[in-house]
Amino acid sequence: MAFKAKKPGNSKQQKKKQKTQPFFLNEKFRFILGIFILLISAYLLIAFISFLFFGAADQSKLDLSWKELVFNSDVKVENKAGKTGAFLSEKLMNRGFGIASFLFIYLFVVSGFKILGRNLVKYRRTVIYTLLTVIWFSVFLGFVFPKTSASSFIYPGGQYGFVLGSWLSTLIGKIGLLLLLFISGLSILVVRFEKVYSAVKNIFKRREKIVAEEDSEEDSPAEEPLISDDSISKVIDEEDNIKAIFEPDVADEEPMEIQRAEEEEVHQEVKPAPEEKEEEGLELTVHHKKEEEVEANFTGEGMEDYDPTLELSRFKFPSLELLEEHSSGNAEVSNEELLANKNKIVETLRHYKIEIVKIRATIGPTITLYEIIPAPGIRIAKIKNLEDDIALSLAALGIRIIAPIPGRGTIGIEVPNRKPEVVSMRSILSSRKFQESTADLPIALGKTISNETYMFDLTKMPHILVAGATGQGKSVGINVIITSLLYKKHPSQIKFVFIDPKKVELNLYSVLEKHYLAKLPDEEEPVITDIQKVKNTLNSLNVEMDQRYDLLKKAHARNIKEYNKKFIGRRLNPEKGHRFLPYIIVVIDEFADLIMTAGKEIELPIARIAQLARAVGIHMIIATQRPSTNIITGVIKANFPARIAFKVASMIDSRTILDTPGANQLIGKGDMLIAQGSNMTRVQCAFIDTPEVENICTFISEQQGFPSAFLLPEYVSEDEVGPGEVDLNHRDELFNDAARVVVANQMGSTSMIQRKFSIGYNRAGRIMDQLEAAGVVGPSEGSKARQVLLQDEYSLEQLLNSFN
Ligand SMILES: Nc1ncnc2c1ncn2[C@@H]1O[C@H](COP(=O)(O)OP(=O)(O)OP(=O)(O)O)[C@@H](O)[C@H]1O
Repeated sequence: MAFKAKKPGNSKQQKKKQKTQPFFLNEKFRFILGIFILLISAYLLIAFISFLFFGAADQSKLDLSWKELVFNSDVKVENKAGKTGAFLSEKLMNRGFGIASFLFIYLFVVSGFKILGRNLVKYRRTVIYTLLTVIWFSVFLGFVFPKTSASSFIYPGGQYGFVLGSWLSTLIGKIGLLLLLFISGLSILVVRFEKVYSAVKNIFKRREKIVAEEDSEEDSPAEEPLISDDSISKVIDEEDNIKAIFEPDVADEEPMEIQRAEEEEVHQEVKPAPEEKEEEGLELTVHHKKEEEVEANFTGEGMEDYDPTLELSRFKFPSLELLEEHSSGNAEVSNEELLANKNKIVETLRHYKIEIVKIRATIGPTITLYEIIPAPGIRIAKIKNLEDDIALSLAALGIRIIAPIPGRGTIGIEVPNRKPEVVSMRSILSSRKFQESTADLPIALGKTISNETYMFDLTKMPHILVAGATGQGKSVGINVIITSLLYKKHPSQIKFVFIDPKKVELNLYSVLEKHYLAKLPDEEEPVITDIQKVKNTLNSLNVEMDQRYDLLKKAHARNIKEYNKKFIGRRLNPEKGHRFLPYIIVVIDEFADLIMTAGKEIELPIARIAQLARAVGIHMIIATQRPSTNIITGVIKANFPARIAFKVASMIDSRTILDTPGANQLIGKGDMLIAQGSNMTRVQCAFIDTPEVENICTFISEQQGFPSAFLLPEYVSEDEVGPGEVDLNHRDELFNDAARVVVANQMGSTSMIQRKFSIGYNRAGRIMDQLEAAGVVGPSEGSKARQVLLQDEYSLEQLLNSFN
């Protein structure tokens, strides 16, 4: 498959754009202006410093009228920057903001460099803080030195500082002013410099700790017990209960163990890659170390590492507060329920002459697993055959028998709980496992039977097929996957391509366009719904994949991780086309609809991505309601080793997805089986409601984003080009330029147009057809270049004018 593509924007167009720019945006003008401002800063510096030394001598001259000062050449000043320097210093320092006026020079320097295209600092922030600092200092100095000494000519706080200080001190008194200066000074420092903030906080924390230690010494000289009284009593309680149930006074001789595993939750906000760990940090603070912006251009060794998050360095990750608890009230499995189930299992098995040595229960959020060890000599297949009978006698739908449980040597019977527990997304994201995960694309999906958070790294899967009958939790599952990534990954690190022919499920992510989405250039809708655009996007992803492989090859990197590491370490030159590569996650909902309408045209690019894209960081998640073999074909199956099945209608459907039965016995509402190769895990999917997803999306979209979505390479499909009629009213925007090139070179070659304008073959071919229709070139002559029908530029310009 040959993919022709180009990155948006070519040099010619850029040049054209530059030509139409207003003069003040012109690069040369900016260069001159930048240098001019830098020279002014140098001049002001000389003037100010001279003013400090010679200001006294110049005072009498500065009292003259400005006409005399300017035009009378007998009037001479000592200031090394001349009369203008002396005048400006007097106005800015004595009549302005005093010594703090030196900071204006800093602003000039920063502005000069910014105009020259070098961002030394974050500009807007710096301007605001510097102006605030100027005002603060002038008031402070005005307050400390209210009057200058008789011998001094300088007002340290300047006139403004003095006036403002005097006014404030009459308003709130001297002590009030002092306090105001203290708090405003501290605020500027704390907000401006993260380090000051941490230092101040540490002082308080240390103080708190000392007080706490002193208190605890006074209160309890003995060592603190590791377990609180509360928890001890809980343990004893449980033990009592267990004994109460399984004392053999009822009809059960077999002992049973109960495992109520509960995973420890860390009640702490997610902190993706924090620079400094805080003990109690409740708020989501993503601290990116740089105060100053780093030049993003490659300059090789010795430079600070490239930081992809820098462009949105103030981006805040959504906090867990945006998620609901979803507590389902009294969802505990009661001891009566456990005992009743156990007795029924034992009775049923006994009825079929199957004796049990031991039985053990593990309580999960929606099901309880009863593990039994049958007496020696009992055949496992016999128990498996009794699946339906046991289900009937337990009067519960969806019993699944796992005989034997791999690696355990026991037989498992999964029985749904009477009152299932809703696993909230919040509990999953606040789990230690998720928070401390160092996976590249961490996804927390739900809880396993033993109440552990089930997590995986998408880069290892590397693509997922999600299937399940309608209403069983598929959409929620996809939202859980997407949300996990949104809580851990910065917008610069991952990009989503959302394909949703049904137009409803994924549309709520469209507000993330400028943060997390990738799309084709010129495409309006960020979530793709139109079938033709789906084809173009998938093919464009193939092009992106090929381009990424080329970059990896040039960088001698085996995969995206190695490549990005080299790029971050500034070992790859952006001028040679290298760029930081975000992971791309393609989410396709209602895959069946696509295959039904577009068949192979969709299947082939998907299969190609699935086969090859792992190393270059493109991962796919495809979901379908209809797990039939004409949808989930052999090609798709072979390339999606990781599959998630929600409840399906029949055993055949389960086999289509997982290659084994089981998914038909699930109980719905997010109950799922996850197959990774031969490994199969039953997991209760976390629950996240649509309003929660909306909250997260709003939180993100309200923050500053990139100027546009991440642009995929342009792809124009063959059928859009179509050889039929050419409509000269809709000429390509490169039509005129291409015609000029063809006439100037007297050569009608498509590949020449392609090369000159760095465009794809299809587009160049389309332009050539238009040139033919316009009479610039003759018809195609096979592999030979076309004949050029216009001999000179004059006749061409006449022709072009006739179109306007
Ligand atoms: N993990 C879960 N925990 C609890 N309830 C859930 C869970 N997942 C889904 N549900 C319940 O099932 C309902 C349907 O879920 P969902 O919309 O995800 O189904 P679906 O399979 O995507 O359906 P469709 O294919 O028709 O879009 C939800 O509204 C919710 O009430």
